[in-house]
Amino acid sequence: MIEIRELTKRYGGTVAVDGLSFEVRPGAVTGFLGPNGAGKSTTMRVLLGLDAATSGEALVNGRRYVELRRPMREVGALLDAGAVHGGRTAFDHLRWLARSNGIGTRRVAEVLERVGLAGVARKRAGGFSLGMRQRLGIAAALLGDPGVLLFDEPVNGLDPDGVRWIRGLMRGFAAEGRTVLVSSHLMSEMELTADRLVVIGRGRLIADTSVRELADRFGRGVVVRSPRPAELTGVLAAAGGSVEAAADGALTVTGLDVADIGEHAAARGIPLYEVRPRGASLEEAYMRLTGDGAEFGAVAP
Ligand SMILES: Nc1ncnc2c1ncn2[C@@H]1O[C@H](COP(=O)(O)OP(=O)(O)OP(=O)(O)O)[C@@H](O)[C@H]1O
Repeated sequence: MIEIRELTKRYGGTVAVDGLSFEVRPGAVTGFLGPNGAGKSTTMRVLLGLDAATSGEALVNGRRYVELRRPMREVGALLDAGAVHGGRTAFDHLRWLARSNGIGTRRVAEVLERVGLAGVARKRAGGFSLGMRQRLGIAAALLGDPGVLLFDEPVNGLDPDGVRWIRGLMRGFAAEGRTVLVSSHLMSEMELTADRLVVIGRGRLIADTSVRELADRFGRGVVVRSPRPAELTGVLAAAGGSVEAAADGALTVTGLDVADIGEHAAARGIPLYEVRPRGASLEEAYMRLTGDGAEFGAVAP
């Protein structure tokens, strides 16, 4: 559990975080979204005790970082994948971290396995690609088996395989009941990874919502036309979609995407005359939210 309460952080004349409050709960991936300079990294740094709050507080499991008795067992973070001693092997890097936190060597082997680096454990980290350094950073975050995980822009610079891998990993951590907060400036990424979204702009909260609520609020869904609307409605509802019929015979479907709808209709031999996404994409919703923070006001949790 993460609690940010009335957090403000100033650097000289710059207000990086401005009276920010939100909570991040376990068992879900929460996307921490905002344009460059919105205050995401600053919030994470204060959470991790790397920066002091000007006022307010940032709590992990009810405590400030400095008050955690065994911090690595409570919170793990990937902030900067470059922060590895290049001359050390992956194994030695982790063993050194583990030792200084009273964690045994067996755990080092476990986390290397978990992130897929067991095969290169004895190789020097200096020769690792960005994707491998990212994996090593995640292994380090996992050493203490913490219930809270923070990732700052973890997919930056990764190839599509690396991005997919990180996505799956985060969803796995959430499924294990951990609290997962992942920052990004890309809604398109968070749409595929996160269950909940905390959106900030200029250090302030813009939205604290679920991906689904935001999609509904901005009128998402797929418009479908078919000569057999009643039959199609039954099929799509059975497949988990919500279907609303308009007066002109068009159906608006939420909870299924264009491909799902096409597949289900094809499987039953139901002709489709039109299938098109309706309204703003989440990306557009995000641009509208962050482009002018005042325009829509805060979205309640
Ligand atoms: N150490 C610092 N000294 C002075 N100003 C800082 C410092 N760290 C951050 N800032 C400023 O605080 C604001 C918020 O920065 P922060 O890095 O938290 O944003 P962000 O949302 O993480 O952005 P990005 O996506 O670019 O990382 C920016 O205006 C930034 O220039």
